[in-house]
Amino acid sequence: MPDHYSTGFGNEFATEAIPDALPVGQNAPQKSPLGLYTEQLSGTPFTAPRHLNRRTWTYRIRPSVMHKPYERIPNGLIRSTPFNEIETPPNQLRWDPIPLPTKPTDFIDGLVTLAGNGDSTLHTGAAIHLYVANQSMTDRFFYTADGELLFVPQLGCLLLHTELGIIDLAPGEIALIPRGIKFRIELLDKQARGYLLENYGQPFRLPDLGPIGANGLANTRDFLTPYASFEDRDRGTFQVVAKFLGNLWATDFDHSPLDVVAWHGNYAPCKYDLARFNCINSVSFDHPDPSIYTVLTSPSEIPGTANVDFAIFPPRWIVAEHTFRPPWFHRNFMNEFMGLIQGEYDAKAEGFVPGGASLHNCMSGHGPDAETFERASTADLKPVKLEGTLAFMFETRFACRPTKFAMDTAALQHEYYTCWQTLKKNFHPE
Ligand SMILES: O=C(O)Cc1cc(O)ccc1O
Ligand SMILES: [Fe+2]
Repeated sequence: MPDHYSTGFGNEFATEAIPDALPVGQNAPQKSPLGLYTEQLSGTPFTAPRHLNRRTWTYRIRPSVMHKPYERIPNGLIRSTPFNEIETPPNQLRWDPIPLPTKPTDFIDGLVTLAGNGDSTLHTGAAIHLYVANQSMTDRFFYTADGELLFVPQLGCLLLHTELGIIDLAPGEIALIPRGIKFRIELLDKQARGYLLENYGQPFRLPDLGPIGANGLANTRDFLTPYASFEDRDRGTFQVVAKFLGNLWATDFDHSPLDVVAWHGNYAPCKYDLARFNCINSVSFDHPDPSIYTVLTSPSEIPGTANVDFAIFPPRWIVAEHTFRPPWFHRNFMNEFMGLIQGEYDAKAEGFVPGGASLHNCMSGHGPDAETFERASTADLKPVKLEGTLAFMFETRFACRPTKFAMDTAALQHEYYTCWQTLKKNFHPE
């Protein structure tokens, strides 16, 4: 087991970076141990039912309230609800990876929003951002009050220094940072690129397993939450950038806000290695619905209609008999944003590349490209191991509305539709 993580998803964790920093038997002693300040961080209303209630008690060097007023700073290419800069077309959309920066760029500078839906102020929907960076954040910190962050790195290893501990994150892994938690990102490689979902809705949780039973898909014990780790830094200025109601605001602290020496609770960041996903597939015939690949779900108030699901298409055996094995042609109620972390995706022979993205909104026809259709219709159906591949999908109840940047960027593939135009008419009534 990694040496600075506790295991489990949404557990009641307790961790102290210095022995005896956590009060025993109560949350708010008259004087907290070691001269620390007590601060509660609530991720749900106080009155949320017990199984949904999320909060963490922090014991920190200074309380979060100690800062000068925030002032507006430019939003750069970050966009938020309402996503109405341009009209959303019903077309299938696909993008090449956005270029890596040439000028010094940290995680905040390199954030760009590709699409989004819902209303952050009503806690529905999500924003889909991409990040590119070549600089670490050292005296600069970020938080968003608008949603929970799901990191899907595609290039470069990161250290997420958060208020509640440090997460090391590599492509092939994901991390969740709950709404409001401050962090800075250190690059462990020269360049970094990835996908970032800002979930405005209910926090991600593990999906119910139904007839699958008590085990399978993403197993609870494989989620890792960091031990407490703090920075006692108060020389210089520490800029905190807040995302609030879609806008960026900044202020200077005279100390690092990552000063939590001990904490206990169930509102905390975590990571998960997607290679641990116990993938389930057809061992008889037909291609199952992609819901079997759900890693995490943010439910809505309508049963079975996710605010957003996070699904992956990992390496797996494909053995279905007398079956067209790649994804079928389809039109859906739900809206599908896809990204590629590694390798090739089995529905697309070319054009969908690591770091790229595609968007197929409500009722827009899509599926295997002509080359894939041809190949899979005539393939010898022996067992095949799909290897070296990792695609993912954000599947969401509301149409994803691209930003103006997404429609203007040179990364948009205007010719995407042509991948289906050479499908032949094979109909032979006799
Ligand atoms: O469109 C896609 O490629 C995603 C997808 C994958 C799959 O296996 C079945 C349905 C589906 O929408
Ligand atoms: Fe699809």
